[in-house]
Amino acid sequence: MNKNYEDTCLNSDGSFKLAFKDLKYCIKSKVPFINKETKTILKSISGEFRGNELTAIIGLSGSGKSSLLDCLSGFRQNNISGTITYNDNIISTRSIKEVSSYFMQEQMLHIYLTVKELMNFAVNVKCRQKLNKEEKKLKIEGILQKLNISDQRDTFIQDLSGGERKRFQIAIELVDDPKILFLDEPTTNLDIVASTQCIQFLKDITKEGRTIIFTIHQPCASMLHLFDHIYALNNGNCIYQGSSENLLTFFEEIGLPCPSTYNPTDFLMEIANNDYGDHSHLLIEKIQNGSNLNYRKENEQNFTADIFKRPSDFKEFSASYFHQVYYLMYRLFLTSIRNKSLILMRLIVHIFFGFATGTVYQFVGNNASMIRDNYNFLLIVITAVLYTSYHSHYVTFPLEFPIVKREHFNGWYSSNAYYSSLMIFDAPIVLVCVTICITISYLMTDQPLEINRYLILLGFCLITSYVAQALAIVLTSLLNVQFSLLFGTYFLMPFFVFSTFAVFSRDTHPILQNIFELNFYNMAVKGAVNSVLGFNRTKLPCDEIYCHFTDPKKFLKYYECEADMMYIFYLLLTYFVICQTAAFFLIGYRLKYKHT
Ligand SMILES: Nc1ncnc2c1ncn2[C@@H]1O[C@H](COP(=O)(O)OP(=O)(O)OP(=O)(O)O)[C@@H](O)[C@H]1O
Repeated sequence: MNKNYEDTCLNSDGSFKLAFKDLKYCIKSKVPFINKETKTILKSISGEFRGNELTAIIGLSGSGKSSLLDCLSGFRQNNISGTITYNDNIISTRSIKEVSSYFMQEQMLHIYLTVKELMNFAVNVKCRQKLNKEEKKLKIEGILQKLNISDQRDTFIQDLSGGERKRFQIAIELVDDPKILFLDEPTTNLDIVASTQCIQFLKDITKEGRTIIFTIHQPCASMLHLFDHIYALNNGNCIYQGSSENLLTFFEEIGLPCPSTYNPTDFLMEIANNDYGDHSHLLIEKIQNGSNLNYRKENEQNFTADIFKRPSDFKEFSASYFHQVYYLMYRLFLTSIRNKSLILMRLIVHIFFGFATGTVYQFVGNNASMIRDNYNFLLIVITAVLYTSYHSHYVTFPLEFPIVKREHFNGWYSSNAYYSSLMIFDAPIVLVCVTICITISYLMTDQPLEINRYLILLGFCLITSYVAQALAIVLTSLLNVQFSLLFGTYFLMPFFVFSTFAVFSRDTHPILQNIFELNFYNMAVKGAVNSVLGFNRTKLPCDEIYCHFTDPKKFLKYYECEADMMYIFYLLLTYFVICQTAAFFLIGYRLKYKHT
């Protein structure tokens, strides 16, 4: 029998309590040497959230709401102290991560996909149940209908309205039925009606046995009745936790009664903002920084639910590595055909470059009087393929990072699968672009029509491109967008400085000469020059009275291009393997430990 959305929803089999005690979260300054201060964001707060409840974390901007969600969801793991318990037993945030999804504040999406395509991708990589095609379709339809966006199933994500986009973002986190859903500001940028609808929807899904914990700046009065529990923060301290109904009693007990016409949460925020004098300490003391549970809704419950029960065949990622790579590549394919500009630009740049160099260096390939121009041509070809490959990666990966970070954190796919899909998808693009460019310029510059020489040159250009591609990923995995854009070009400078293009190594200090020998760029240029002038090339015709370098061997010697081709090949191969391996591990490191 087919399972539909309702069938796949969770049963509220008892409740649970997720509590935290003395939770402290500090941040060390990111400005080294100048600012050594440590900032305490969450100041030993306690609290208790219950299963199947809609909990709103409220507070003024900068009060620590997102930080609390980050700590509870396991998104942040360092510089945190205190305990988190589940039904009074200590648990790790890693366990919470396995049963939860995190909707982040600035959630980016692949805007060139339709709602259905991204839902399909999410179901294929994320869903733990084994569903057939029909069941997947039903599941997607069910979720879209529930969120009232089924009419938009074929709309591109970039064309969704703000409210639809928010609902869609919630929809994709629901496909694997997370038992706990953390949402950071799901109502930002929505008007009151859309915000209330969104909260109403969240309330509805708690009834299916889900636990929703979300942050909101200042809820409007009409949505307060929907909250089962409110947790209020101010400047890293808890100033209230309990039901919205009990807020009024709370105010009376601290001697600050709320005017009857006021929204109680607005009043709470005004007190927190010291609009009536400095009373924050009163609130913190009364609520014991979150330990006082007296203002909770009175509901006697048995905390018996075990949401952490793992199936015996539990895996960190529900899809296999090959399936993850396959679906990621399919998504890359869809985004590339929709947004052709990047691939088209790469192709156009290579074709243009092929014709441009072919025109400028026309006929330099078989003329002794222009042998130095031929050297320059090969140098420029290697430099160009290195740059185009390098740039196309150090711009795209940092821009995509927030999406990949969120999806990886929510257990959609591993960093290995992501990296593999990126490389496998890009390899043929590099191959086609470089081949077109080299073929055009090779023919136009009158190089020897020998297939071996052509293939060796192409080989050196390709391996240079792949090394450059990995270098770009190494750089962008280490640095954030701004720094990688800033240092991207400078990062390659040392490779140019230690090359015979800048200075003959024989004119430098003997120690520096070793660096020339280990420089992949220098070696790639040597390899390219040898591919057309080496391998016992016969003397070149001279169309002037005197040509100094009619013998290519003499030229290679003078320009320090004599080289052991196997050494060059293995050196480039070593660079390729080291850079790709480093990029592979650094992407994993960045996805795990870095947030920007
Ligand atoms: N990486 C960081 N470095 C320095 N300070 C930080 C960092 N992350 C957060 N903070 C500070 O911690 C405090 C709490 O931030 P947080 O994002 O949790 O607040 P918030 O209540 O969610 O705010 P908003 O509602 O505006 O998103 C803020 O003062 C913020 O400047």
